[in-house]
Amino acid sequence: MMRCALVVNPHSGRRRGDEVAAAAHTRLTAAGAEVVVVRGADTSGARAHLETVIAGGLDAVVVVGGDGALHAVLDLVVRHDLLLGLLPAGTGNDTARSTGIPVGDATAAVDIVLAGHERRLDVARTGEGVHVMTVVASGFDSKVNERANAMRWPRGNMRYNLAIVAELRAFSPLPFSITLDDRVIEREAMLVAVGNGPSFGGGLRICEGAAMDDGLLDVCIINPVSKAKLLRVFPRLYRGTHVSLPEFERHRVRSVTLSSPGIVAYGDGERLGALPVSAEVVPGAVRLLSPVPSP
Ligand SMILES: Nc1ncnc2c1ncn2[C@@H]1O[C@H](COP(=O)(O)OP(=O)(O)OP(=O)(O)O)[C@@H](O)[C@H]1O
Repeated sequence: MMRCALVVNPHSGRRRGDEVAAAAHTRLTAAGAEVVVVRGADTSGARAHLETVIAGGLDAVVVVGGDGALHAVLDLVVRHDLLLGLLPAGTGNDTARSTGIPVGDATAAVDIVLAGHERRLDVARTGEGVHVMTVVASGFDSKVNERANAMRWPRGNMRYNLAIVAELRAFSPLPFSITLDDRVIEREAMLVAVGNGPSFGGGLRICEGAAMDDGLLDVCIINPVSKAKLLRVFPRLYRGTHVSLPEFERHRVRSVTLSSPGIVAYGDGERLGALPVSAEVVPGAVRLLSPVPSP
């Protein structure tokens, strides 16, 4: 019998987490799984609770939430080599989007967990030991995040929209120093994103073409572009067709270090801290319960 921890983030996706978790609990139990619900007031509470459950013996961690909820427990899942299930309940859900796990159909997502197909995926590990499943991003994107996080009003997506408009007005290209494996390049850039997976921010395919099982990270650089052009081509991010623009530059590496004075990085939408940030790929570190097994 499978013993699994159902890690519920009650804050995910406007509180959809509890709803999805209740339905999943019923379905997993009916299928014969032993389910332990893990909840915490915040990420550290959830992690502490999960650690005690892991100590008691566990086969799988099933995360109910978005990329932030997965990010919070990813290092524990990897360290203990546990199976990972994902029941999307966030607003972005980029890991789910990139791996074919249905967003908005909780029953279908639970069935993928129950089917038990294991797919090995890479993970990006920062120099600080933080594990990132989707994208590490810095530059325009992290400036927008910093600005939005400092705003008290309004709430939700509108705060981001206002932060984007305000940041766009003030923004100019940033001086980056980027170490690609053992080669250093210098660039003035709008944004540098390091993709284990292709998308962040809810389907923005910034690192289009990044495969999560190729043993490599995609370092995607948006070189300087006028504000007018940035606004014009922004929608192409949702289709990933920006990669054909002359300002788009990509390098595939095993390790990378990003530096730019006064700039911070975000990973899986969570604040990682001030640059420099380094990341290396850990091939096949994640055992995702996936619609398709590893070949
Ligand atoms: N298990 C947890 N318990 C409590 N709080 C958590 C837990 N996991 C994450 N959090 C906090 O909740 C926030 C939101 O989580 P999450 O990212 O899952 O939802 P979302 O923002 O709606 O989705 P997405 O990241 O996919 O856009 C995170 O930034 C984190 O601070």
